[in-house]
Amino acid sequence: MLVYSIPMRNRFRGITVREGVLVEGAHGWGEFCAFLDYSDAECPPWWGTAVEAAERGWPEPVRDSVPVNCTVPVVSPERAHAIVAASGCSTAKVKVADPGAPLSDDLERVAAVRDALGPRGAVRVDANAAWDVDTAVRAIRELDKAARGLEYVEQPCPSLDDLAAVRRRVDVRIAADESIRRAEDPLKVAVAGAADVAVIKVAPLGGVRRALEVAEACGLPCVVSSAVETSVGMAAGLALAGALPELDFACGLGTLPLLAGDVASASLVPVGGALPVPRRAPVPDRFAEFAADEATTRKWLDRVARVRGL
Ligand SMILES: O=C(O)CCC(=O)c1ccccc1C(=O)O
Ligand SMILES: [Mg+2]
Repeated sequence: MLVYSIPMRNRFRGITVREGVLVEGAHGWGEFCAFLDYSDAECPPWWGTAVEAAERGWPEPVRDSVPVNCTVPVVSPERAHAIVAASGCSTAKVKVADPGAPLSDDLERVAAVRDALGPRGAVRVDANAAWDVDTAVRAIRELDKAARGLEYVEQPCPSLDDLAAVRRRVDVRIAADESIRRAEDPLKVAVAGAADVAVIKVAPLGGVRRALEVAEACGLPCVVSSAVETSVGMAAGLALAGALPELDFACGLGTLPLLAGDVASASLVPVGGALPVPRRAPVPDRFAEFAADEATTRKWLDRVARVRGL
C-alpha cells in the first residue's frame, strides 16, 4: 500500500492537501481516499471501491469517451475566468454559498465563468446544501441571471423536501448530490420528485457496480462526479460514466487540475473537455514525488486496518 499526499491548488471543501492510499491487487490499482471528516463507519464503501478496482475490475463500457465539466472552487472572478479558459471544457461547475461569503461574490464569479465560456457553454453551480428554501429561491434567480442561464443547481438545500419545494418555485433544474451519497440507503432514496438530475459518486457508493444500481434505481439522468481522487481513483468514475446506459450531461470528473500533481504519468487531465474511459486504473509510476511523510502514512494505514476490520 502506498500513502500519498498532494497539495491542492486552491482550498476545496475546506482542505488544502489531498491524501489517500493506493492499493495493488490481482487486477491492478485502486484508491481509498475517504475525506478525513468521514467516520470509520462511513468508510467501508470507499474501501470497497478500491478493492473492486484492484481485484476485480469494472463492467464493460458502452462508450469510450466522457465529456466533463471543469470545477471552479471559491476563488476570485479573475481566477475563475482563468481556470475555465485554461480547462478546454465547455461546461463549468462553480462552487457557491461558501460560509460567510456574500451572494455578490458568487454572482461575480458566475458572471466571470460565463464570460470565459461564451454563450454556448453550460454553467452549473453547487451550493453543497448551504441554503434554506427562501434563500435558495432568491439566490438561484439571481445566479441564473448572472450566468445568463444555469444548466442546474446542485444540492441547494439539505433535505429532499426542501429540494422539492425549491424545485417547484424556480425554473432551473435541481440536482441531488449529498441527498444520495450520504443517504442511509442510496438505493431507496425517493429523489425523483425532488430533483431533475442525480449526481453519482463511485467512491462513497461502494464501487462501479453498486453505483450503477443506484443510478438505475433513482430513475433520473445521472452526472458522475469525482471525490477529487488521483488518476488511480478517477479511473473508476470514468468506468462508471462509460458504463451508464444514458449520459445526457457532462460529468464532474475533470478535477485533476485541482491537485498540484498526480501519481500517474498517464494523468486523467481533461483534453478538449473530455476524458477517455480506461479499462483499468493507470499505474502510479510517479508516486515517489508525492509519498506522504511517516506520520501521515501511519495515520492512513491505521485507518485502513480499522475499516477492513469492520
Ligand atoms: O462535480 C465536480 O465538478 C467535482 C467534484 C465535487 O464538486 C466534489 C468533490 C468532492 C466532494 C464533494 C464534491 C461535490 O460535488 O460536492
Ligand atoms: Mg456536490
